[in-house]
Amino acid sequence: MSIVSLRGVSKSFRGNQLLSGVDFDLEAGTIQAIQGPNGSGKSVLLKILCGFVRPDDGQVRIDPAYLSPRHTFPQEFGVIIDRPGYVAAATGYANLERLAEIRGVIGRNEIVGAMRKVGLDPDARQKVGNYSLGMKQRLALAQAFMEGQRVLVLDEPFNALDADGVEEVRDMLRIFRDEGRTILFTSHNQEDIDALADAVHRINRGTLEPVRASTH
Ligand SMILES: Nc1ncnc2c1ncn2[C@@H]1O[C@H](COP(=O)(O)OP(=O)(O)OP(=O)(O)O)[C@@H](O)[C@H]1O
Repeated sequence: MSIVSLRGVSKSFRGNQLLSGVDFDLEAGTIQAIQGPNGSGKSVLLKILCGFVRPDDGQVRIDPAYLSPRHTFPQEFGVIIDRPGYVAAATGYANLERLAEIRGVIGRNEIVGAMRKVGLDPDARQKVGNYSLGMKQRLALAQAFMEGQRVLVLDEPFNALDADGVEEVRDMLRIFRDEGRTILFTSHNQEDIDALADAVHRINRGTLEPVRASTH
């Protein structure tokens, strides 16, 4: 059974048809990529997949094993879609600590470990308001995986990273995949997609087309 299955999903905003009859299966243990031009609906598709936005038509089925006990939230998904609202006047560590308190499943060790993995110093006194774009991106990534969820849903995870940062994040995501986690990401960058994705899908005028099937 796939983790998420979409069947015939359609969505429009103010009469503008964004997605039309989209079928998609997120298979466990793979890295899957969604590509498409600006404004084609990649972020909206990710939000529908996570159950955050309702489609106008069609079905979204998330394997209950990945949902919270009351089935209201995909608690096994670490999600970055749109940049989270960080507190500019607080440090990176303080921001992650505040977010970790929401679920209360991890403590200092996990936060420190996640920050170190993305190349941020958990003890740095620098405030997030003074972070570069690349540092904010790293912080968002640390947030996405600090709780050890089995699925990562990442909208443009390579944006604003320099070449070394891109390499580090690619390596990190491969390690997660090899640990058995599942990753779905969007990207404008063909190189990131070619380097990483087991399967590639493209949004083309509202429909989702397979570009490359899963080989993993
Ligand atoms: N809640 C909303 N209300 C109205 N319009 C919306 C809403 N969410 C998304 N849209 C519109 O849907 C279109 C697709 O947006 P989306 O962010 O999914 O595109 P994208 O493919 O991720 O683009 P990009 O590559 O630029 O991030 C945009 O024109 C956006 O303005």
